[in-house]
Order: sequence, then structure tokens, then C-alpha cells
Amino acid sequence: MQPDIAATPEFTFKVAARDGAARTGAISMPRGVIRTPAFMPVGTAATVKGMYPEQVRALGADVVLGNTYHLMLRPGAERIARLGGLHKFMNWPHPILTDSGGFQVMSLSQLRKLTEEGVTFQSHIDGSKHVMTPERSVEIQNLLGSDIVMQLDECVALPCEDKVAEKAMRLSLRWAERCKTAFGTHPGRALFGIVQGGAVPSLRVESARELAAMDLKGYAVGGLAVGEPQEVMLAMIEAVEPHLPQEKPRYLMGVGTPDDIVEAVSRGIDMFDCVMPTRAGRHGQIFTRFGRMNLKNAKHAEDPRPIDEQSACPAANGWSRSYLHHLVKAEEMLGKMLLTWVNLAYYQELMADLRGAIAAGRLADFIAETKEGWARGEP
Ligand SMILES: Nc1nc2cc3nc(NCCc4ccc(CCO)cc4)[nH]c3cc2c(=O)[nH]1
Repeated sequence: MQPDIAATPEFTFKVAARDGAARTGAISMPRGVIRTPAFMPVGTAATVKGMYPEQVRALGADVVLGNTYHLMLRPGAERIARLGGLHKFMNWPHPILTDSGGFQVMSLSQLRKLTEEGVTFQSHIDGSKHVMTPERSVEIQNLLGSDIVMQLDECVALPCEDKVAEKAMRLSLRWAERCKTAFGTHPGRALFGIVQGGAVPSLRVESARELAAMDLKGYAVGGLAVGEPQEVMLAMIEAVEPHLPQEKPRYLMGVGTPDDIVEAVSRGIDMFDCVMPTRAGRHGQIFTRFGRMNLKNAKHAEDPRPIDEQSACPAANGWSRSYLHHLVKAEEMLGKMLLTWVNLAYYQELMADLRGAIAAGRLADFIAETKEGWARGEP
């Protein structure tokens, strides 16, 4: 178990060491500490799918992500508040970051109408009508008791025309101001701004500088991991990084594969979230230090070896590839659970190794060794 390094009444971020643009440090707040670089398992409907909260904690996660869009539709933000808030509701007493709903409304709901005021939409669950404004998004995240609140923003799919990216970026800046006003001051909690601007460096710089002037407690880079090639994503991070405050956390939303993460860490990103490890695990695809493996593949059918006997994760060293192949083919619950566990454990191990490599000033070597391991493939 990780020592609960001193939680603090004030939300603070301290960089402990740097290696090039990369940083390692810790964000502390009343509910605990987030060691950075950090990966946040996604707990969309108030659960990290297929995992017990203690299990998620034991593999090293300091924070999980919740989704305003899903929880407002089911079971409802006011209901969760009446029951004591999201931490109590889901038995996760550690930090929770909640996304604001903008991205999910645009990617999941039906019959959406976007105006300056906000976005009206119909629930993808039962077709009920809803309005999401910057003020309502902040209110919902406060009702949930979120420790890190994300601004409501407009995320455009890529590729898109520059003027479309510009319009969405400017709207997001106006919504950031409204979220800041609605959020007010909560010393132990944070409101993060979200940089937009599509794949246009000048728009990205303008968004970063305007948000930096709002003196928020952290900054996300949004509008990426929406179908663009990795080099475009990395170019946008490079464009934005020099204009984000050095002393505040940077969060790259929706990212990503292990390769995305190591490349973004080396460019100065501190926080990540992605459904990849949990969703891929449920489909038999795993991430290991030997690279990716698909346990549906017939080559595992009679392989008696565990996934990785050197892994600390019981799911990676306690069952045979043959058994896991069987569970995946049979679409058994236990297969989804064990491979989710394998993936989240690998992601947290990677984050811990990245933190150590940055602290030791050997990030470039670590990344090279890690990529060699992925390229070598499974033994
Ligand atoms: N508020 C806000 N939230 C976001 C969430 C995001 N999530 C992504 N990408 C997720 C991409 C993604 C989706 C599915 C899978 C699983 C595939 O098996 C992996 C990655 N980009 C994102 C951008 C934003 C954004 O600008 N604003």
C-alpha cells in the first residue's frame, strides 16, 4: 500500500524534480496526494468497471475519473449528493477528478443544440431532455463532491477547418470565465481550465495564454485524442507547453496508449486518463512490458505460462495464458476482470517507473529501454 503522503487542506502542486520538459511531483489536497506523472483510471458510472475500489488503490492509483454527463443522467447528481457525495457512494475516499460533460454530450447524446448559453441534448439512455451550461456543470460537479472540477468546454473532432476550431476555442474561453465565477473559492479543491484550438498552433497558444491569465489551479490540454495522428497530438503539446504555468499541473485528456503517455510525459504532461486499459482489457487486449497481446489469439490456447511471472499483479502471474484465452473466448466475467486488472496494474507500474526515471534524471534511457521491450514482443 502507498503511504498516504501528507494530505493538505489547501490544493497544492509541488514539482520535486525535472528531466528536460518532464516533471515529477505531487498534488496534495484534503483527500490525499496524487503522485505525478499520474494515470487516472476511468470510473464513468461511479465504478472502475470490473474492479473493487481497494484493488484499484492497491495497484497504485491515487485518483479516479468520474463523468458529469453519465452521473447526471443516472443516478442523478442531486441523488448522489443526498447520499453523501460520490466518494461515499462508490467507496473511494481518495481524490476524484470529474470531466465536465462537454465532450460526452457531443460524443454520446442525441439531438444536441449548442448555443452561447450551453448545450441542450437528449439522454442516450432514455431520451429525456437536459440542459448543460457552464454553471450547471460546475453545480453538478460540486454536488458530486469532486476534488478536481473541469470547466465546460467545446471539443471539436479533428480534422476540422481553422475557423471551426477558432469558434470552439473562443466559446470555451468564455465558458471558462463563467465556470470560474460559478466555482468560487474552495481552498481544498481545484477548477481546471481546458486548452482548445484544434490542430492550429496559434489558436492553441492563444487559448493557453488566456487561460493562464485566469490563474486557475491546473490546466488540461483538450481537443486531442479525437482521431488525429500521434505526431499531431505531440506537436500541439509542444506548441502549448511553453505557455502553460510551470508551477501548475498539466492534464492531457483521454490519453492514451503507453506509447502516447511516455511521449507526452517527456513533453511536460503530468496527468492522464483513458478508457484504453479498462475497455481493451474487457476485450482480451492487454498491455505488458513486452508490448500488446491479444488473448483471443489462438496461439495462447495451450500456453501454460502466466502473462508475466515478474509482474507484481496477481492476475499477471497467477493464471495461465491458456486459461485466460479460454475465459476471453467464453466471454466470462472473470476474464474481463482479470485482464482489466492486468492492464491497470501495468499502467500504474509504468507511471511509477516514469516518476522514478525523472527523479533519477534518466527519462530518455528509460523510454528507450521501455520501447525496446515493447518491440521485442512477448517471450
Ligand atoms: N471536457 C473534455 N473532455 C475530453 C475528453 C476526451 N477524451 C478524449 N479521447 C478519448 C479517446 C479514446 C476513446 C476510446 C478509447 C478506447 C478505444 O478502445 C481510447 C481513447 N479526448 C478528449 C478531449 C476532451 C476535451 O477536449 N474536453
